[in-house]
Amino acid sequence: MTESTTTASEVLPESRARGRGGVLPSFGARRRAAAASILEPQPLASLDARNISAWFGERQVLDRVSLTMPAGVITSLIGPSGCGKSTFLRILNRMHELVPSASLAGEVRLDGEDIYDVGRPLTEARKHIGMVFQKPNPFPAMSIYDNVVSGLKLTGTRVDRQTKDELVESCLRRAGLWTEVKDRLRAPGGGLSGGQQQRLCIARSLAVKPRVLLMDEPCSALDPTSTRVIEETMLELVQEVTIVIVTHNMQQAQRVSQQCAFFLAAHGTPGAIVEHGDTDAMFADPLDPRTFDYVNGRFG
Ligand SMILES: Nc1ncnc2c1ncn2[C@@H]1O[C@H](COP(=O)(O)OP(=O)(O)OP(=O)(O)O)[C@@H](O)[C@H]1O
Repeated sequence: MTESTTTASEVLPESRARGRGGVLPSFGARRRAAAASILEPQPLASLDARNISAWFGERQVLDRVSLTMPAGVITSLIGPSGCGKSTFLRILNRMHELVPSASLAGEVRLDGEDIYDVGRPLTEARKHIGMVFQKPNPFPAMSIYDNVVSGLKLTGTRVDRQTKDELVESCLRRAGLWTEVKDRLRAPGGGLSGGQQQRLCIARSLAVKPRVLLMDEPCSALDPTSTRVIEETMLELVQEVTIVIVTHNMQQAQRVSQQCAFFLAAHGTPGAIVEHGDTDAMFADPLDPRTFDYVNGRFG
Protein backbone atom coordinates (compact mmCIF):
# COMPACT_ATOMS: atom_id res chain seq x y z
CA MET A 1 0.00 0.00 0.00
CA THR A 2 1.32 3.46 -0.80
CA GLU A 3 0.21 6.73 0.72
CA SER A 4 -2.10 8.70 -1.50
CA THR A 5 -0.60 12.11 -2.22
CA THR A 6 -0.69 14.14 -5.40
CA THR A 7 2.03 16.43 -6.64
CA ALA A 8 2.38 18.86 -9.50
CA SER A 9 4.39 16.42 -11.59
CA GLU A 10 1.54 13.89 -11.48
CA VAL A 11 -1.18 16.27 -12.68
CA LEU A 12 0.82 18.43 -15.09
CA PRO A 13 1.70 17.21 -18.56
CA GLU A 14 5.34 16.16 -18.86
CA SER A 15 6.20 19.29 -20.84
CA ARG A 16 5.05 21.56 -18.02
CA ALA A 17 6.67 19.57 -15.25
CA ARG A 18 10.08 20.88 -16.23
CA GLY A 19 12.28 23.36 -14.49
CA ARG A 20 14.56 25.89 -16.08
CA GLY A 21 17.52 23.63 -15.40
CA GLY A 22 16.09 20.68 -17.36
CA VAL A 23 13.71 17.76 -16.79
CA LEU A 24 12.47 17.45 -13.20
CA PRO A 25 12.79 14.03 -11.62
CA SER A 26 9.47 12.16 -11.69
CA PHE A 27 7.33 11.83 -8.59
CA GLY A 28 8.27 8.17 -8.29
CA ALA A 29 11.96 8.97 -8.57
CA ARG A 30 11.69 11.66 -5.92
CA ARG A 31 9.83 9.31 -3.58
CA ARG A 32 12.41 6.56 -4.16
CA ALA A 33 15.18 9.05 -3.42
CA ALA A 34 13.41 10.16 -0.22
CA ALA A 35 12.95 6.52 0.78
CA ALA A 36 16.60 5.72 0.15
CA SER A 37 17.79 8.77 2.04
CA ILE A 38 15.60 8.11 5.09
CA LEU A 39 17.09 4.64 5.40
CA GLU A 40 20.70 5.66 4.87
CA PRO A 41 22.92 6.72 7.78
CA GLN A 42 23.88 10.39 8.06
CA PRO A 43 27.53 11.38 8.35
CA LEU A 44 28.59 11.96 11.96
CA ALA A 45 28.50 15.58 13.12
CA SER A 46 30.15 17.61 15.85
CA LEU A 47 28.40 20.21 17.96
CA ASP A 48 30.24 23.29 19.11
CA ALA A 49 28.84 25.65 21.77
CA ARG A 50 30.67 28.97 22.12
CA ASN A 51 30.27 31.48 24.97
CA ILE A 52 26.76 30.40 25.90
CA SER A 53 25.08 32.57 28.51
CA ALA A 54 21.45 32.08 29.48
CA TRP A 55 18.82 33.93 31.45
CA PHE A 56 15.33 33.33 32.79
CA GLY A 57 13.97 36.86 33.01
CA GLU A 58 16.65 38.91 34.76
CA ARG A 59 18.28 35.89 36.34
CA GLN A 60 21.43 34.64 34.63
CA VAL A 61 21.82 30.86 34.93
CA LEU A 62 24.76 30.17 32.57
CA ASP A 63 27.86 32.27 32.03
CA ARG A 64 29.93 31.99 28.85
CA VAL A 65 29.99 28.21 28.59
CA SER A 66 32.04 26.80 25.71
CA LEU A 67 32.18 23.12 24.87
CA THR A 68 32.98 21.10 21.77
CA MET A 69 31.08 17.84 21.54
CA PRO A 70 33.04 15.81 18.99
CA ALA A 71 31.44 13.66 16.31
CA GLY A 72 30.89 10.04 17.28
CA VAL A 73 31.60 10.66 20.95
CA ILE A 74 29.36 10.47 24.04
CA THR A 75 29.80 13.61 26.12
CA SER A 76 28.36 13.60 29.63
CA LEU A 77 27.37 16.77 31.48
CA ILE A 78 27.66 16.39 35.24
CA GLY A 79 27.26 18.73 38.20
CA PRO A 80 25.03 19.46 41.18
CA SER A 81 21.35 20.24 40.86
CA GLY A 82 20.54 23.70 39.50
CA CYS A 83 23.93 24.41 37.87
CA GLY A 84 22.39 24.73 34.39
CA LYS A 85 23.08 21.37 32.72
CA SER A 86 19.53 20.94 31.37
CA THR A 87 19.38 24.58 30.31
CA PHE A 88 22.61 24.13 28.38
CA LEU A 89 21.27 20.92 26.79
CA ARG A 90 18.04 22.66 25.77
CA ILE A 91 20.00 25.50 24.19
CA LEU A 92 21.74 22.91 22.00
CA ASN A 93 18.52 22.24 20.08
CA ARG A 94 16.72 25.55 20.51
CA MET A 95 14.29 24.36 23.16
CA HIS A 96 15.34 27.05 25.65
CA GLU A 97 13.53 29.66 23.58
CA LEU A 98 10.20 27.90 24.23
CA VAL A 99 10.20 29.42 27.73
CA PRO A 100 8.69 32.92 27.36
CA SER A 101 11.09 34.60 29.85
CA ALA A 102 14.18 32.86 28.46
CA SER A 103 17.02 34.52 26.56
CA LEU A 104 20.55 33.56 25.60
CA ALA A 105 23.81 34.74 24.08
CA GLY A 106 26.54 32.86 22.26
CA GLU A 107 26.45 30.44 19.37
CA VAL A 108 25.89 26.76 18.66
CA ARG A 109 27.35 25.25 15.52
CA LEU A 110 26.41 21.88 14.06
CA ASP A 111 29.30 20.86 11.84
CA GLY A 112 30.20 24.53 11.55
CA GLU A 113 26.65 25.76 10.72
CA ASP A 114 25.10 28.18 13.21
CA ILE A 115 21.78 26.63 14.33
CA TYR A 116 20.59 30.06 15.52
CA ASP A 117 21.20 31.71 12.16
CA VAL A 118 18.16 33.90 11.40
CA GLY A 119 17.76 32.23 8.02
CA ARG A 120 17.38 28.77 9.57
CA PRO A 121 13.97 27.50 10.64
CA LEU A 122 13.72 26.30 14.21
CA THR A 123 12.39 22.93 13.03
CA GLU A 124 15.67 22.25 11.25
CA ALA A 125 17.63 22.37 14.53
CA ARG A 126 15.10 20.08 16.20
CA LYS A 127 15.24 17.62 13.28
CA HIS A 128 19.03 17.39 13.27
CA ILE A 129 19.42 17.51 17.05
CA GLY A 130 16.98 15.13 18.74
CA MET A 131 16.12 14.98 22.42
CA VAL A 132 15.21 12.20 24.85
CA PHE A 133 13.81 13.33 28.19
CA GLN A 134 14.06 12.16 31.77
CA LYS A 135 10.52 10.80 31.81
CA PRO A 136 9.66 8.55 28.85
CA ASN A 137 7.04 10.42 26.82
CA PRO A 138 5.68 8.22 24.01
CA PHE A 139 2.20 9.06 22.73
CA PRO A 140 0.45 6.58 25.05
CA ALA A 141 -2.64 5.79 22.96
CA MET A 142 -0.72 5.66 19.67
CA SER A 143 0.61 2.30 18.48
CA ILE A 144 4.28 1.41 18.84
CA TYR A 145 4.59 1.58 15.03
CA ASP A 146 2.96 5.00 14.78
CA ASN A 147 5.01 6.33 17.67
CA VAL A 148 8.20 5.54 15.76
CA VAL A 149 7.08 7.27 12.57
CA SER A 150 5.28 10.18 14.28
CA GLY A 151 8.23 12.52 13.76
CA LEU A 152 8.09 12.11 9.97
CA LYS A 153 4.83 14.03 9.77
CA LEU A 154 6.18 16.82 11.96
CA THR A 155 9.21 17.21 9.72
CA GLY A 156 7.13 16.94 6.54
CA THR A 157 8.89 13.75 5.38
CA ARG A 158 6.73 11.56 3.13
CA VAL A 159 7.61 7.93 2.54
CA ASP A 160 5.72 4.92 1.25
CA ARG A 161 4.45 2.10 3.45
CA GLN A 162 7.27 -0.33 2.67
CA THR A 163 9.89 2.26 3.53
CA LYS A 164 8.03 3.06 6.74
CA ASP A 165 8.01 -0.63 7.66
CA GLU A 166 11.76 -0.82 7.06
CA LEU A 167 12.33 2.38 9.00
CA VAL A 168 10.27 1.18 11.98
CA GLU A 169 12.20 -2.09 12.13
CA SER A 170 15.56 -0.40 11.72
CA CYS A 171 14.87 2.24 14.41
CA LEU A 172 13.47 -0.29 16.88
CA ARG A 173 16.45 -2.57 16.29
CA ARG A 174 18.92 0.28 16.82
CA ALA A 175 17.06 1.31 19.99
CA GLY A 176 17.36 -2.29 21.23
CA LEU A 177 13.58 -2.87 21.30
CA TRP A 178 12.74 -4.81 18.13
CA THR A 179 12.75 -8.36 19.47
CA GLU A 180 10.53 -7.36 22.40
CA VAL A 181 7.85 -5.63 20.33
CA LYS A 182 8.01 -7.05 16.80
CA ASP A 183 4.86 -9.12 17.37
CA ARG A 184 2.81 -6.27 18.80
CA LEU A 185 3.64 -3.23 16.72
CA ARG A 186 -0.02 -2.20 16.70
CA ALA A 187 -0.29 -2.24 20.52
CA PRO A 188 -0.31 1.14 22.25
CA GLY A 189 3.05 2.64 23.23
CA GLY A 190 1.67 3.40 26.69
CA GLY A 191 1.40 -0.35 27.39
CA LEU A 192 5.18 -0.85 27.45
CA SER A 193 7.33 -0.86 30.59
CA GLY A 194 9.18 2.34 31.54
CA GLY A 195 12.47 1.11 30.08
CA GLN A 196 10.76 -0.06 26.89
CA GLN A 197 8.97 3.29 26.59
CA GLN A 198 12.30 5.09 26.87
CA ARG A 199 13.74 2.92 24.10
CA LEU A 200 10.62 3.63 22.04
CA CYS A 201 11.34 7.34 22.49
CA ILE A 202 14.91 6.74 21.31
CA ALA A 203 13.54 4.88 18.25
CA ARG A 204 11.15 7.78 17.58
CA SER A 205 14.06 10.23 17.72
CA LEU A 206 16.14 8.08 15.36
CA ALA A 207 13.39 7.97 12.72
CA VAL A 208 13.98 11.58 11.69
CA LYS A 209 17.70 10.85 11.38
CA PRO A 210 19.19 13.19 13.93
CA ARG A 211 22.89 13.89 13.73
CA VAL A 212 23.07 14.54 17.47
CA LEU A 213 20.99 12.96 20.24
CA LEU A 214 20.59 14.90 23.49
CA MET A 215 19.58 12.83 26.51
CA ASP A 216 18.46 14.52 29.72
CA GLU A 217 18.86 11.99 32.55
CA PRO A 218 17.33 9.27 30.35
CA CYS A 219 17.68 6.54 32.98
CA SER A 220 16.76 8.36 36.17
CA ALA A 221 13.23 6.89 36.14
CA LEU A 222 14.42 3.37 35.27
CA ASP A 223 15.49 0.26 37.16
CA PRO A 224 19.12 -0.99 36.91
CA THR A 225 18.34 -3.59 34.23
CA SER A 226 16.58 -1.09 31.96
CA THR A 227 19.38 1.39 32.64
CA ARG A 228 21.96 -1.15 31.48
CA VAL A 229 19.99 -1.81 28.28
CA ILE A 230 19.77 1.93 27.52
CA GLU A 231 23.50 2.33 28.18
CA GLU A 232 24.30 -0.55 25.81
CA THR A 233 22.01 1.06 23.24
CA MET A 234 23.86 4.36 23.59
CA LEU A 235 27.23 2.67 23.09
CA GLU A 236 25.90 1.11 19.87
CA LEU A 237 24.24 4.30 18.64
CA VAL A 238 27.28 6.50 19.04
CA GLN A 239 28.71 4.86 15.93
CA GLU A 240 26.06 6.74 13.96
CA VAL A 241 24.97 9.71 16.08
CA THR A 242 26.84 12.07 18.40
CA ILE A 243 25.41 11.85 21.93
CA VAL A 244 25.28 14.36 24.79
CA ILE A 245 23.86 13.10 28.10
CA VAL A 246 23.04 14.87 31.36
CA THR A 247 23.46 12.48 34.27
CA HIS A 248 23.62 12.61 38.06
CA ASN A 249 24.99 9.10 38.11
CA MET A 250 28.79 9.21 38.25
CA GLN A 251 29.11 5.50 37.43
CA GLN A 252 26.94 6.04 34.37
CA ALA A 253 29.10 8.94 33.20
CA GLN A 254 32.16 6.71 33.51
CA ARG A 255 30.51 3.72 31.85
CA VAL A 256 29.16 5.47 28.78
CA SER A 257 31.00 8.70 28.07
CA GLN A 258 34.37 9.32 26.52
CA GLN A 259 34.25 13.05 27.31
CA CYS A 260 32.86 14.73 30.40
CA ALA A 261 32.12 18.34 31.44
CA PHE A 262 31.66 19.37 35.07
CA PHE A 263 29.25 22.28 35.62
CA LEU A 264 29.01 24.30 38.81
CA ALA A 265 27.01 27.32 39.94
CA ALA A 266 28.93 28.39 43.03
CA HIS A 267 27.16 30.46 45.70
CA GLY A 268 24.34 31.75 43.53
CA THR A 269 26.56 32.64 40.57
CA PRO A 270 25.49 31.47 37.07
CA GLY A 271 26.54 27.99 36.04
CA ALA A 272 29.87 27.55 34.28
CA ILE A 273 32.13 24.67 33.28
CA VAL A 274 34.84 24.09 35.88
CA GLU A 275 36.62 21.37 33.93
CA HIS A 276 36.10 19.18 30.92
CA GLY A 277 38.03 16.52 29.05
CA ASP A 278 38.60 12.81 28.82
CA THR A 279 36.19 11.06 31.22
CA ASP A 280 38.68 8.53 32.61
CA ALA A 281 41.24 11.26 33.27
CA MET A 282 38.66 13.53 34.90
CA PHE A 283 37.57 10.84 37.31
CA ALA A 284 41.03 9.44 38.02
CA ASP A 285 43.00 12.64 38.17
CA PRO A 286 40.89 15.82 37.97
CA LEU A 287 42.70 19.14 37.60
CA ASP A 288 40.40 21.16 39.84
CA PRO A 289 39.83 20.32 43.53
CA ARG A 290 36.08 21.05 43.12
CA THR A 291 35.88 18.39 40.41
CA PHE A 292 37.71 15.98 42.70
CA ASP A 293 35.22 16.64 45.51
CA TYR A 294 32.22 16.27 43.21
CA VAL A 295 33.25 13.07 41.44
CA ASN A 296 34.13 11.57 44.79
CA GLY A 297 30.69 12.33 46.19
CA ARG A 298 31.79 15.01 48.67
CA PHE A 299 28.98 17.35 47.60
CA GLY A 300 26.04 17.57 45.21
N1 LIG B 1 11.60 27.47 33.14
C1 LIG B 1 12.36 28.08 34.05
N2 LIG B 1 12.05 29.29 34.55
C2 LIG B 1 12.82 29.90 35.46
N3 LIG B 1 13.96 29.38 35.94
C3 LIG B 1 14.34 28.18 35.49
C4 LIG B 1 13.57 27.46 34.52
N4 LIG B 1 14.19 26.29 34.25
C5 LIG B 1 15.29 26.27 35.03
N5 LIG B 1 15.38 27.40 35.76
C6 LIG B 1 16.46 27.73 36.70
O1 LIG B 1 17.69 27.71 36.01
C7 LIG B 1 18.71 27.16 36.82
C8 LIG B 1 19.36 25.99 36.08
O2 LIG B 1 18.38 24.96 35.97
P1 LIG B 1 18.67 23.60 35.20
O3 LIG B 1 17.42 22.80 35.21
O4 LIG B 1 19.28 23.93 33.90
O5 LIG B 1 19.77 22.95 36.14
P2 LIG B 1 20.28 21.45 36.19
O6 LIG B 1 21.75 21.51 36.46
O7 LIG B 1 19.87 20.72 34.98
O8 LIG B 1 19.50 20.91 37.45
P3 LIG B 1 19.00 19.41 37.77
O9 LIG B 1 20.24 18.58 37.83
O10 LIG B 1 18.33 19.53 39.11
O11 LIG B 1 18.07 18.99 36.68
C9 LIG B 1 18.06 26.74 38.14
O12 LIG B 1 18.31 27.74 39.09
C10 LIG B 1 16.59 26.70 37.80
O13 LIG B 1 15.80 27.03 38.91
